[in-house]
Amino acid sequence: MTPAIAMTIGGSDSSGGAGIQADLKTFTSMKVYGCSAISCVTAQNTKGVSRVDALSPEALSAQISAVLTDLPVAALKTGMLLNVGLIEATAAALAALTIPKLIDPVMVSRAGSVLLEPSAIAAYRLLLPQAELLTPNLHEAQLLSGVTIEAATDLEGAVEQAAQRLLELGSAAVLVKGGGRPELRGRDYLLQRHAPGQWLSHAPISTTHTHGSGCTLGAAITAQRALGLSLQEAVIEAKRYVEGGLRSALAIGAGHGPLCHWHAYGSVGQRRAP
Ligand SMILES: Nc1ncnc2c1ncn2[C@@H]1O[C@H](COP(=O)(O)OP(=O)(O)O)[C@@H](O)[C@H]1O
Ligand SMILES: Cc1ncc(COP(=O)(O)OP(=O)(O)O)c(N)n1
Repeated sequence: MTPAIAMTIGGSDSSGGAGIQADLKTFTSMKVYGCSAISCVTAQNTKGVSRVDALSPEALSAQISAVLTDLPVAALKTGMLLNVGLIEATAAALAALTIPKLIDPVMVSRAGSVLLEPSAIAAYRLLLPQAELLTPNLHEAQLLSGVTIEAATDLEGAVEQAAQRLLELGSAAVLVKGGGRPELRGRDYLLQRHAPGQWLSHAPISTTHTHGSGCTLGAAITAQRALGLSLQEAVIEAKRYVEGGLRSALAIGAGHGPLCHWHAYGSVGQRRAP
């Protein structure tokens, strides 16, 4: 059996709900073989992040190289990259690779923990031209685009304007995630080059247990791209997976628990011939 293979490059979350752990759980539940390269290790639980230790850029590059020189990775995603050196190492290691790449520009967790050094925001511009899909949340979209979203009176209009600006930074498509605001929960805006933008929506889910929802969405899109779905099909399928995970979210820990990665899920994703 030769499974589809997906890779994640990002940080470890000791509580298991976000980061590399969430990505690998998502890949597995979609029957995609998962491999990883770790940028940093967080001491984290459902209440927040208490410590972050970065690996060296050389250690990250070596992991990426070890995987890519051996395994036929069909799609990959990046998550928490923490600092300029790790972003630069990732951009260099992936530059010649033509598979679908999803860039999740992780900056701050919903609980308010800082996951990217402020001086590193500009460095993302190096990585964005390589992206098939950029997946910022509202806060990240505002910081990367310069468009005011969080204080906007016309929230949807601001999101659409920010997505347009973000495309100009070089990614082929942008998905702005709406989970950070009650009015937009479950609603994400997809804008692809040369196509009209579209709001993709499911009902908002009343839960505080949303830890890892952004990572899980990105990993599910990556898995579905590895299985051969088109980008739009992959986003729709990934949203279906996250919706189910949030409906069965796990009330564990004293803070924001994780969504459930093993909820009953029937994937439409079939491996397609390359
Ligand atoms: N309470 C909720 N109800 C429905 N969907 C949600 C809810 N919270 C988050 N989502 C969805 O989860 C995904 C991740 O979004 P978001 O939480 O904004 O990302 P991040 O975790 O990167 O901040 C998006 O598809 C968003 O619409
Ligand atoms: C190690 C690590 N990577 C990414 C995140 C952010 O996860 P996300 O899915 O955006 O969910 P919240 O943390 O906002 O709930 C993280 N926390 N840790």
